[in-house]
Amino acid sequence: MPRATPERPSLPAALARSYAGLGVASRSVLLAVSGGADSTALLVGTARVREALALRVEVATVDHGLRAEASEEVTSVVGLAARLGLTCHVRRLALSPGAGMEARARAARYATLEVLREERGLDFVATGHTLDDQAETLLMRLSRGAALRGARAIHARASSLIRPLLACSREDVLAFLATEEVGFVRDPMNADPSFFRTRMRLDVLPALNRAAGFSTVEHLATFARLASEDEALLAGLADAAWERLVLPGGGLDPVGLRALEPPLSRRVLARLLDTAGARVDHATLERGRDVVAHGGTLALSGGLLLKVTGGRVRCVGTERKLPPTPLVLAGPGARGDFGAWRFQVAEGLPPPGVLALVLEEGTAWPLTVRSRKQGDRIRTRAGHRKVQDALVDARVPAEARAAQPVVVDARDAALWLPGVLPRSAMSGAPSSAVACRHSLWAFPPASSERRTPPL
Ligand SMILES: Nc1ncnc2c1ncn2[C@@H]1O[C@H](COP(=O)(O)OP(=O)(O)OP(=O)(O)O)[C@@H](O)[C@H]1O
Repeated sequence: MPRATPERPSLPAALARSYAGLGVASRSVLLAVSGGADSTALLVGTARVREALALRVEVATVDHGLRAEASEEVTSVVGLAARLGLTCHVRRLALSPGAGMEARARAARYATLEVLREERGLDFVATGHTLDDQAETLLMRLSRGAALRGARAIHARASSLIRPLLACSREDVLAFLATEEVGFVRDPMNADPSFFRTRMRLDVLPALNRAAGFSTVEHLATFARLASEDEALLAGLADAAWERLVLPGGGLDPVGLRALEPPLSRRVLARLLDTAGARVDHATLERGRDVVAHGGTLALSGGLLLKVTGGRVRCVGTERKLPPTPLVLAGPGARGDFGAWRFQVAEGLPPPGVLALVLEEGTAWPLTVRSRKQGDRIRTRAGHRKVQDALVDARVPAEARAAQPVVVDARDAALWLPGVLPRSAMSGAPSSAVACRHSLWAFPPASSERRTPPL
């Protein structure tokens, strides 16, 4: 099938360009390699260009403990890394099969990789996501109702995570591995039709390409990249509009909100609903804009109402649940509850299923566990992030956000959103850093299936 563009650089050349574009040259990177085609091409291709880029490279492979064949895959990755002269770290997890297994494995894997990256003093974790992953993700999100924000799909860089293969297609990957005569493993889960992604990869995209008469992945991926830039612009304008329209004492100026163009009024209204803890979807937003324009009342999730009252657009509670009472942790040994979560300041490895944040030497005690406040920001390696944005990206449902713990120090600086950020805070995984220092353990609510961090 003819490609969308005739001229394709070699995979190592495309990788070198990505690394340079991401500002990764002369830096250090931990390659996440499963032994599948994409990450094997990432490994071999990076080994080819590392000297020219003065890149320090190490490799990590994770055995989730879920499949018998995984130990063979680990052995093959270790062997390939050794042949390429690269140090390879093996991390073994002990996950149990069952509900949400894929998401749990992904969250544990990323947390493990992040801890290892920090331990090894490396700048980035690199994964083998490709153009095809981008196209599949975009189509999946659009078909589930995403608009421009969701169409941003996979980012080439998110904090310390990079995806340098994102400009290469799966076809490029397979051609490169064939030329290099390097084998790879095939994960049976990638052929399991019970996953939407598998059906998208094996049924929908090939059918779309056949109907178009050419490979569509590059066009789809370009759309995702442009959508990302467009969304960033709109989000900035919406933030500025929010600052203009938010009134002292809460609520928004209805006259100013009505005057906004629909793309901005939707975003500003979505922020109002989200801040109040209501679920935001397309239908609710359109009905909400109707209330802003013509008056009336809209029932929202979580027992909230949207109305224009007292010269302001507000979300008012009916039987809305109050956020849990803040919990103060005075120092080592302290423990207590925040809503359905339990916290304890302890030493050593947390038990399985318990999240832990390693506490720095100079931690400003006491720590407080409270619900989020407007304007909360959390420090990440890439700078500061709005807590609000981190919760949205982590897909914590709007109605659950008031119950999401925010751990702050004595200066009210947010240190931890258990299960959300930072990704290096993790669940019972082996880490020497956790073993020898004080850490804050968070026991998640037993009944809830926690959503996983994003990539
Ligand atoms: N067992 C593993 N060990 C190390 N890295 C892995 C492992 N599994 C996956 N990866 C890394 O993650 C990338 C994506 O893998 P895959 O598409 O299978 O993940 P996923 O579970 O679908 O989730 P996501 O795509 O969001 O990471 C791989 O290219 C590789 O870099």
